[in-house]
Amino acid sequence: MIAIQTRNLTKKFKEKTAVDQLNLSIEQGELFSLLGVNGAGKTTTIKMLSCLSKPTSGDAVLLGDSIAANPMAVKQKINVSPQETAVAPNLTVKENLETIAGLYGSGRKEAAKKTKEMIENFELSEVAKSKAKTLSGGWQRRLSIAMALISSPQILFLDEPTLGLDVLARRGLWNIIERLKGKITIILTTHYLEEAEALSDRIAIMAKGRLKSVGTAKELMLNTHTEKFEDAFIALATESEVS
Ligand SMILES: Nc1ncnc2c1ncn2[C@@H]1O[C@H](COP(=O)(O)OP(=O)(O)OP(=O)(O)O)[C@@H](O)[C@H]1O
Repeated sequence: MIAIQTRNLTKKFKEKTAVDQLNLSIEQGELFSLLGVNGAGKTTTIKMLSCLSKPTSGDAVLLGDSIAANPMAVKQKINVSPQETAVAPNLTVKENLETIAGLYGSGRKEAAKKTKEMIENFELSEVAKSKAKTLSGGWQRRLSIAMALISSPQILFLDEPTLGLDVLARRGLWNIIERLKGKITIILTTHYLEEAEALSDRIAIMAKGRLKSVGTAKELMLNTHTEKFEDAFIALATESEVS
């Protein structure tokens, strides 16, 4: 079943076209990565798909609901772990989770139960009582993903989940993301090519707001006659014409 179908999805900021007639089809349960150099249009795409920004034209249908016609229905099925961390600095890890569960409609008991589950699943117990502002970047990002999942979304957007993390924290998050694979649909953006290659079912490469190519890492290498994914990325992300 299709989780996300975009139809000529376009976003313009005055004369600047940030996303240009994007047509993408993403299967339910897929881990789908959006790659591209700075300014390619990845974050703008995620913002439109998560109903934080309205398309200038075109549409996207997420699990049967249109972002243009029915953004409220879409919002109930999705969640985002954004680039800028979403945690409240003065609340503890536990309080952050309970607050978000409450915001999504859980009563006290239910929020406490969901928080306990998240703390276990995300191995957050050693920091559960620490204020978020005292956590390292890796722990904060882990908390941010747990917060995004506490509403049990069917689609999760992860915008640069491992940006600035050291190699151990990054591998820790990879394990967490790998455990989610197949259970929910995940759209991931990253500048770390090895991350996209290791985690993704399929990868889309964008350049100047346009979709350049979609496929598995292997397919993208085959299509560009390259042996390293980085070379395939460079070939596709820097091509001037749409392929
Ligand atoms: N609010 C805005 N107003 C004007 N231009 C914008 C706005 N948001 C994004 N843009 C422009 O749209 C283009 C796409 O930006 P976007 O942030 O989507 O790219 P990106 O692929 O996510 O880049 P990065 O890898 O740097 O995060 C860029 O040229 C950017 O300057």
